[in-house]
Amino acid sequence: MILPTKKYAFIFDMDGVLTDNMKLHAASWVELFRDYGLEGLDPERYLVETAGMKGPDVLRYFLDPDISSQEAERLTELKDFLYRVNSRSLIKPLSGLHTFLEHAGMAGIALAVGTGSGAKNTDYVLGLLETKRFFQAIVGSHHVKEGKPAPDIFLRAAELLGVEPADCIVFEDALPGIEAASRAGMSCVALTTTNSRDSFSVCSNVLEIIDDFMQLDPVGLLERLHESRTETL
Ligand SMILES: O=P(O)(O)OC[C@H]1O[C@@H](O)[C@H](O)[C@@H](O)[C@@H]1O
Repeated sequence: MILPTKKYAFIFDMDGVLTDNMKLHAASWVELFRDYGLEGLDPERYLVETAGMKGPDVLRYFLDPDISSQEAERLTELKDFLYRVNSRSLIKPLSGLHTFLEHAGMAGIALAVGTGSGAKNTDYVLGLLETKRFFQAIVGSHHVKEGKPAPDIFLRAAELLGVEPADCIVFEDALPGIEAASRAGMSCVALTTTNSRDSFSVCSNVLEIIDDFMQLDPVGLLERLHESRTETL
């Protein structure tokens, strides 16, 4: 393995990237909406249009743009509780994840999580996946004012790692997350857990599209980042 001499970072979105769990979030949102007499939240629309956004922003998007912050937080808590109860036995690492993280760490690449989840869900998922030890920074929606598609989560992660945004690669499954990376000046690896391969064709900052981490080489990915810069010169 040829080690990079400059400092680079990989920033991992959590839900839908470290684990294939976004459909479980979608099912919990559908149940929450139904409990409030609102039949018909389309889980596919949630996944395509709002995956990765803060819970209160999902409620503003589908339910009521003027919902109070207090009510939005309360409903998000209810949905997240339901999600945790229903998902505990189903949260598994994506294939090849641990090996990829180990190899990236050994190559000297700084590693962080940048998630739209709040503190409790972040702790829950990273704990079940046994991945906390790999990350030098973990940034969630509770650490920033604006969630995805704003760039704040990824910029904060880069700042904590001390790496320039242009030298960070974000791993994302959600379109609002890929937009957040683009607004942060970062390239992406897109995962096909939540959206189809085709839906990423419009995203100019996507370097690679992958189904899981099995075939991915961390140093090869940095080379791909360099190639993409040369292509755009
Ligand atoms: O940014 P990530 O890790 O994909 O976060 C996904 C988040 O997506 C949001 O839409 C959900 O409401 C959250 O509950 C979920 O955690």
